[in-house]
Amino acid sequence: MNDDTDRPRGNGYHQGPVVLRRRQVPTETTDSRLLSSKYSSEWLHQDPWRVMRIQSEFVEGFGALAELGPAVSVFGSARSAPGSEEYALAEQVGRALVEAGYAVITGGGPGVMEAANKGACEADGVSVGLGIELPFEQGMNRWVDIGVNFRYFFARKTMFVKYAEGFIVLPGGFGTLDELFEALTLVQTRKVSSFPLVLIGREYWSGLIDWLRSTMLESGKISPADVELLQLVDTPAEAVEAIRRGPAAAVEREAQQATAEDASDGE
Ligand SMILES: C/C(=C\CNc1ncnc2c1ncn2[C@@H]1O[C@H](COP(=O)(O)O)[C@@H](O)[C@H]1O)CO
Repeated sequence: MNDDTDRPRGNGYHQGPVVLRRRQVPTETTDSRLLSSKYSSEWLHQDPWRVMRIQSEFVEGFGALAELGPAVSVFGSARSAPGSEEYALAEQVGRALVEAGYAVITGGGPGVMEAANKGACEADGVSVGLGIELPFEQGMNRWVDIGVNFRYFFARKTMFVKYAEGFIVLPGGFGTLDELFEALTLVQTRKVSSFPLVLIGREYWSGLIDWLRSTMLESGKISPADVELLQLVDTPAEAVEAIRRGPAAAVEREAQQATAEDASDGE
């Protein structure tokens, strides 16, 4: 330390849990800034304030969904048009889930989301939309009965997993893959268990599964059991059955994994 400006003053200046020393010590206190009228609303866009908004998204989301009961999240393309095969498939999925006693959660947008909500709503079930603020947002689709709008993808993604017993995934693009792989990582790392991930549409998804086997697995980036975490089906009835079997299938898988690990330890 060469001069006075570098010398710590006592234990420093405390701003909540933050300690400030030397040139970092502010000339005003937080409450004097709060009470002053000379500041603009710029502080609204600063990170500490953002944390409050993030926190409120979790609080609102938990509050809206805590009593939902058994539910399944359905994903798929925002671009599937009404009248298309995928739209009809998603509608059947929404309906089949309600008939099996599940509420249906979607991203609340158009395409597959809208169709799954429509199927659930028309079957007299609980139809949930977790919307996201986007530059090209089209608003919550009209078949959503419980809607929560999020600013942050990560808060919204927590709700898709926390309040569902599994995911059913129809053909989709980047958004759909993002949601699928987030859940896949949570299951792989055992942050969640007994959580079926069901892909509908063998023709659409089998290229991805082949690549996981031939490239990811072959080069040792994942283990054989990881590929088995994704179930491939063609019909809504098969998808709902896979969800229903979820817990039992997970127990079987874990037992198989433990046996495989024991065998490799013994080699
Ligand atoms: C792109 C279009 C509308 C965008 N509106 C969306 N509203 C809500 N959720 C959305 C929207 N777009 C994407 N998502 C989320 O990603 C998944 C679908 O993305 P993909 O890239 O189309 O597969 C979906 O499950 C949502 O959670 C209208 O053209």
